[in-house]
Amino acid sequence: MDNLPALESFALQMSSNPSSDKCLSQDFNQLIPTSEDISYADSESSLCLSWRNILYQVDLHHNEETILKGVSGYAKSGTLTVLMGSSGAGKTTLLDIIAGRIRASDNTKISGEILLNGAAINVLSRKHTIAYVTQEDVLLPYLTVKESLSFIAKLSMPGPSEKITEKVDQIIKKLKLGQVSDNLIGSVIVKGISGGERKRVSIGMELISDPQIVILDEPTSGLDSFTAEVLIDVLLDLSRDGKIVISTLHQPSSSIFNKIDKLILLSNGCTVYDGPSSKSRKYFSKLGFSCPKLTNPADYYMNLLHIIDRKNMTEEEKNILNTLTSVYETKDIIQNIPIPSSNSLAIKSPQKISNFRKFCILCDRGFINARRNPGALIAWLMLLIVIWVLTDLLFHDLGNDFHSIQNINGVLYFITMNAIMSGNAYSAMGIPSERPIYLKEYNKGIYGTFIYILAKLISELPFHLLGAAMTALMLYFALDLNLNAGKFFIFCLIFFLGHQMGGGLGYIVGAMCKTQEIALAISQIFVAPLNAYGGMISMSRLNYIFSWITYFSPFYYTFQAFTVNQYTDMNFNCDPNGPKCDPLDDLEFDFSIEMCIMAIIIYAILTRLISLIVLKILGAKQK
Ligand SMILES: Nc1ncnc2c1ncn2[C@@H]1O[C@H](COP(=O)(O)OP(=O)(O)OP(=O)(O)O)[C@@H](O)[C@H]1O
Repeated sequence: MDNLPALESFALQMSSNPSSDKCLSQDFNQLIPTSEDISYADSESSLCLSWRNILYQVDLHHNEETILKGVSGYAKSGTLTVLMGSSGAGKTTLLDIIAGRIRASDNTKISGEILLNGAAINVLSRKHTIAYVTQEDVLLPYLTVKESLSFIAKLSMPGPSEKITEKVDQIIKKLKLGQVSDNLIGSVIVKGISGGERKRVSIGMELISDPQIVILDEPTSGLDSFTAEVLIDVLLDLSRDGKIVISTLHQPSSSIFNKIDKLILLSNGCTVYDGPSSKSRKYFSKLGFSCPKLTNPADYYMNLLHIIDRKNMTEEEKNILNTLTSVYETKDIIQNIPIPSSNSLAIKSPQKISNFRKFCILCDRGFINARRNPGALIAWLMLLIVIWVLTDLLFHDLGNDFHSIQNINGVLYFITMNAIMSGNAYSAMGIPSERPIYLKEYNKGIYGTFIYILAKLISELPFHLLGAAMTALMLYFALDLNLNAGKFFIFCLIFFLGHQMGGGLGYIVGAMCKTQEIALAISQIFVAPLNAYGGMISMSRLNYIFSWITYFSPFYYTFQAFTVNQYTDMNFNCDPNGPKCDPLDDLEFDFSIEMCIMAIIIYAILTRLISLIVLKILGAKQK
């Protein structure tokens, strides 16, 4: 690096180890910009969020690593504060701690203070005061921009619908989303709004609750420089409205860099600069790190602070870090943290909305999202066609002699598998795609797990009912099964309930998995033994050990219900010269149709309750 000779005089004075747990300091504090260097939009009503001596340590396989080494700083309202630093410097960790998203655990230690206008704010208050826009956009793909904002507004704001519409319109206008307000958010399957617009919707979702502090983790990542600049303008507008806006940025263009009010630079868990971005060039130049005239200062700082391997730093990296951390005086920054009048400070608690209203809103939102999901609809229709062709070709006209019994059993088991597996796959894939949204809204206290699961179940019910009725209708008549209105109705009911049983298992697996791919793979592993013990195949080896699995198998109850429904009051000519035979005798099933249906309903409810517990534990872990 070009700056190495300039470092030599500093390097001689350095005796400390840069990877130690404290940010170093020596007597160079005349170089450090103070809070007076920054002018604020409205000093009377301003807010100041500060963090003091934040230390974050993680225990990695009995090796304690210090990620943040006692960093301090502040951000004021009316000012866009940007956090920059090399990859792994601790930017996201610092923002997470400020927002109360990370807490101390068995293998992590956190110490330090988070203050708002000089008064400590606890984790709970921070959650209600601070809006956090994560790097990944957590949005439902099949809602429009306006619907996404309206639903979150309805879930978080009590009051008449006019007030809610007014608020949503205001946010759409502020975020310049008017042109796309009726466009879908989109997904990999359906084309939606652009990345920059999606990020603005994510910001809008957070603004609904009117937070005083907005924190953003790399909001411009993946955006081109023009779109990134539009987003930065939005953040500047928000700060000028009197909000504290803190954002990490990876590689801002020079025109974005020039718009930043306050710059905080982190390196290896230490603050190396905290002051106006406009004065950073001069500051670094005084230390011997002159940013060439035509170079973007952001690029220059990123290169300067880059550390390839924190554990094996090169001599050059150590020297640069030593120099910067030695000069930077944390205690001066702490002393200079402004404490504005606390008149404008009001820590809001979430507004109360009845659980019934939340349930109705979630049902409505879930219904719209499910209705517009073309992937699920196409998959379901294709499955229907394949099953119909297969059953009509292979099993049509089953007859009523000895051989027909085997065929009917086979086809009933095939239908059982279809009902359960389709329900299982649908739910196992549906939950992971919504999991981030559930976790985000649950952690904000917008609704509880029970309401979420119940609303999900109810909003999907019409599609399951319709799908089950169509499949059952097609299968029943393609196969010429027991032609009796009552039996047909029970057949449809069993098919629907079997689908719900599979769905219940899918809920559990989906709740445990982060991605749809993992959920689908795990659900197959989960379902395979249950399928083997479904009652169709008689197990001989090791049956004495594993026979209990039968009672946990949804296939067992559904298949039994189908066969009892089909064969009751039906006789077969097993032996043309002998007496009529009852196929149920061979199957050795001992449940009546009512008992089977009851067992299926209990199973479907219990599995959903288990998934509810899993989601609750997951939510509690992240609180
Ligand atoms: N709980 C944890 N366990 C182990 N390591 C952790 C933990 N939390 C953070 N780290 C490590 O701390 C370092 C800082 O992480 P952080 O995500 O804050 O970096 P960053 O500055 O935001 O980087 P980037 O710009 O690449 O996102 C990383 O090396 C990360 O692996």
